[in-house]
Amino acid sequence: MEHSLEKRFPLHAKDYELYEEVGEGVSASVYRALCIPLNEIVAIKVLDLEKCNNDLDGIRREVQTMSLIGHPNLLQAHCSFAAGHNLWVVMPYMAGGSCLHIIKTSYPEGFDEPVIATLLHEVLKALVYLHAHGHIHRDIKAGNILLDSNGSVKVADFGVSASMFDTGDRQRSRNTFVGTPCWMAPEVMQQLHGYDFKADIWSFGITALELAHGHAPFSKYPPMKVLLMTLQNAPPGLDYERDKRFSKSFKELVATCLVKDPKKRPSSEKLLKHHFFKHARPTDYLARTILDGLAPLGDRFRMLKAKEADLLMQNKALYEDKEQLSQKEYIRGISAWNFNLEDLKSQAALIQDDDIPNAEELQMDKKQNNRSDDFEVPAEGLSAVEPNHSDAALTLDTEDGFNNLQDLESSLASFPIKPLQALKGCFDTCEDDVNNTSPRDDNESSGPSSSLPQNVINQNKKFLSGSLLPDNFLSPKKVVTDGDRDYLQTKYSSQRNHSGPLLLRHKRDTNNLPSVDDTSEGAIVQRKGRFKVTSADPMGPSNCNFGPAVGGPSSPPNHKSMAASVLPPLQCILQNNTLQREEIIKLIKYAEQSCAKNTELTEAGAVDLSQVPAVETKERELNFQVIQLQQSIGSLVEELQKQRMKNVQLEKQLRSMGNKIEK
Ligand SMILES: Nc1ncnc2c1ncn2[C@@H]1O[C@H](COP(=O)(O)OP(=O)(O)OP(=O)(O)O)[C@@H](O)[C@H]1O
Repeated sequence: MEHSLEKRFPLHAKDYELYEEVGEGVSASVYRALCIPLNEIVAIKVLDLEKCNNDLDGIRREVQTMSLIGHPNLLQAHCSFAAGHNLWVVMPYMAGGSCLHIIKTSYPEGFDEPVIATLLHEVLKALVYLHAHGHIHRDIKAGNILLDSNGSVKVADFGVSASMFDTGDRQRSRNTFVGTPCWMAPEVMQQLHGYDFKADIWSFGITALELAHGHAPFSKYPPMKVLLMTLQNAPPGLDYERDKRFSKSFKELVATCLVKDPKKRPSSEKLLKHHFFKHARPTDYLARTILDGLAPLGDRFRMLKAKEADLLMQNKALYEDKEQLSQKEYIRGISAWNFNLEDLKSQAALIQDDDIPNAEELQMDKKQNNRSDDFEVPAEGLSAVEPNHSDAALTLDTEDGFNNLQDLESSLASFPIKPLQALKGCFDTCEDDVNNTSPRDDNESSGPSSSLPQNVINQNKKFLSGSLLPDNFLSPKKVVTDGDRDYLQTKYSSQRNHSGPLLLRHKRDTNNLPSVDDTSEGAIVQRKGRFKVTSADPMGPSNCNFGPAVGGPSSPPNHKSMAASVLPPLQCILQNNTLQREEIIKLIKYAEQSCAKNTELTEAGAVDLSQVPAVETKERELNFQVIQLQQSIGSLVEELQKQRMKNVQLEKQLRSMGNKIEK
């Protein structure tokens, strides 16, 4: 493959002298090199074909795309050839490196707006070109935006790009799952209706946030959590306190891109006309600002690698179990994902113990409600069980950002099996896991929750209050800060704050609670933080009662009666916690038993060959169930964490009320 008309780049390794390594991706290392006959510095991406033998198609696609494209904002390969068991792709050397490198070494808090506008403008021009030529890039992110020393910007990495014309029938929607989770559009994760070039617009919006904050939203979370958060939460945006520095037009641009319904996202062409790009400057501005004074790319790369290695060493000491997910893979944003119960536990353990929402999350949660209509959970994704929350006096306030159990059920339902399939290739999902999902494929219309045992679902529905997780279920965490990202690690001390017995046991009138938030909301009698207590419904199981309403909004406040009235429901919540905890343990046991049965069946199949087809079917079914349960447990654990936090807050509130009463 040769492209340059003026220059013919040689097709033999001996004609190149490799210098230092300047980049590393999942599948390749990139070196600065000299093309000896032409006396020109180039970059050479070296792909180990033996390691990539599963993805030769991907490589072929990347090289093909790199050779066909011709736009000043796209990195075009000079040539490529095989060298031993490697493939060498020779390309222009981009001495500034990737935006991610620059952020990590010099701008951990993100770039200023004129820089962002300039970068995004160049990237968008590349996208307009790609889309007009029927390509979806599928991996737009700061790591794939390269800068030359003069500030010129090129989008790289066509490793996952796809042609919408691949099938020859001008297919407009893809049905494969590629990309990096933080930047991945919800429809790509969901895989319900395929996706098209609008997936790049979502990634473009996420990249805008990455450039603005120094990291992509959710980048500190493990991949499965990212998937869940992207699907469940409102789209991220520039709504945080620290985002005050950004213009309205920038905020609008991001919001326009990060709409969950792809149909509502603008095309790249339309986006290019957005008034935000009036702030874009000529690219030499980038050379004068962010590139000025930077160390040579090779040195920066070495420094980053050393920092990464340091972090790994620190983490190694904390991770004795070899099967723990590699922090290095988190750093890259890509995880070797073995989807099993242990992983779920590890993943859950990596989620911040307190799960106290930071300003960022609070803002996002708030937006979730405002913008949740952006995206509908598809009908087939709804739970087979009708959610019924009428028995809950403590409602999880979606207004204030809590997902309620309905969300949990629908998340289980709307997150059935496709994402798991989809993880294949992206996270090296184990082949078996993927294959085992086939029964779901065969019958997508059956309610995705249907394989979750009915009794489990029904029982779950009862419990809307907080949780007490077993001590060993989630470990406390330590946050290790690495520049722009926080990595959460387990640590081996126990500081958990479980809800304890209540000390105050008075009956009070719920209507007289001191911080009645809004009389217009009638049913809401208490609001604290992100939740509210309602008086409309009895609390959970029938043995939990609110006291009869005495007085009303106009009655003078009576702290003693208030405390008494709130105590029984709180006690009830605590009881429910215990029940919920038992429920979780049951779920785990169920999953483990299914696994054990599964193994037994496999062994039996090996002995009696006549039983093989039946055993295989059973095995698939069981595997399928186990996977679904594992997903359910993951979601339940998340929900329980939230509930536990609520309980802690309720207790605090109760204590302060107690104090008031004593005074
Ligand atoms: N032409 C180039 N000039 C300078 N640096 C480059 C060049 N191409 C790539 N790099 C650097 O090498 C890194 C890895 O390259 P690339 O993204 O192509 O590999 P990959 O295996 O496809 O990565 P991934 O799949 O993780 O995005 C880039 O992030 C960038 O920092």
